[in-house]
Amino acid sequence: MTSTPSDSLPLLRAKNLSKSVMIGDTKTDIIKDVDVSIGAGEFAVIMGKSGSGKSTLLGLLAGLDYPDSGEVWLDGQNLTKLSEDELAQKRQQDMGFVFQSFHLLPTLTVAENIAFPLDIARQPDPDRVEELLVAVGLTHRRYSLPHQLSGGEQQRTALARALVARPKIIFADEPTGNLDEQNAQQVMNLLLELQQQSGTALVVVTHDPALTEHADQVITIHDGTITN
Ligand SMILES: Nc1ncnc2c1ncn2[C@@H]1O[C@H](COP(=O)(O)OP(=O)(O)OP(=O)(O)O)[C@@H](O)[C@H]1O
Repeated sequence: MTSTPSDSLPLLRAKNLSKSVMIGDTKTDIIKDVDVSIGAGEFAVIMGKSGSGKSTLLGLLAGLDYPDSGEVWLDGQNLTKLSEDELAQKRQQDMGFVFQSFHLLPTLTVAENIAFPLDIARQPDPDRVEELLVAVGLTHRRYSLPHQLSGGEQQRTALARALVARPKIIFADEPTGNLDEQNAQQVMNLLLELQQQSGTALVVVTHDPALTEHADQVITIHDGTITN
């Protein structure tokens, strides 16, 4: 097959991203002229000290927030030009999310939480939900509510939810930050295994240097600037 120039474009490309916030009366730059490029299926890690701008950068890359300047392109579309509704739709179609504090819906069961992205897209797919329940080892917990689960089980539910709609990219902000060491390792191994099986790209904000061994790309951020 002949490749065209668009074939070689990265899945996610951010150019000259900048973001500032008001801290008291002072405008403070928290992301400064940052470029990021992530290929389809790639596993990228964002590292840096507390307060360096990791979560802010992740939010900009994922279209959860607008930059002051610069552009974010996902799969040929400029996210910074989309309205909030269009962005929400794009996130629903193409992105999966995993947060430190799980963000499960408290009144829905494990199976219903996993099914949620398919249900809001009006594309219910019980077989796909079952596949993910098996993949994260929670078939025996399908009818449990989040408060009845351990932290590790809650995060495994969140992983399944992030993957269920076959996103092109998953964004994970310190996904193991609320787990003990054993659960943290299990959840991270599972996330990487599922990411490789599904071929989705993965961007993880982490403090864990061990993760860099598995990463295709390590983005190190210091005071809002990429230093690698
Ligand atoms: N909305 C906001 N208003 C004021 N300051 C903010 C806001 N969002 C972020 N900041 C500040 O910007 C800096 C970067 O924040 P960010 O959360 O991106 O850092 P981080 O590297 O993810 O930190 P951590 O590892 O502690 O989670 C911090 O100094 C933070 O206090």
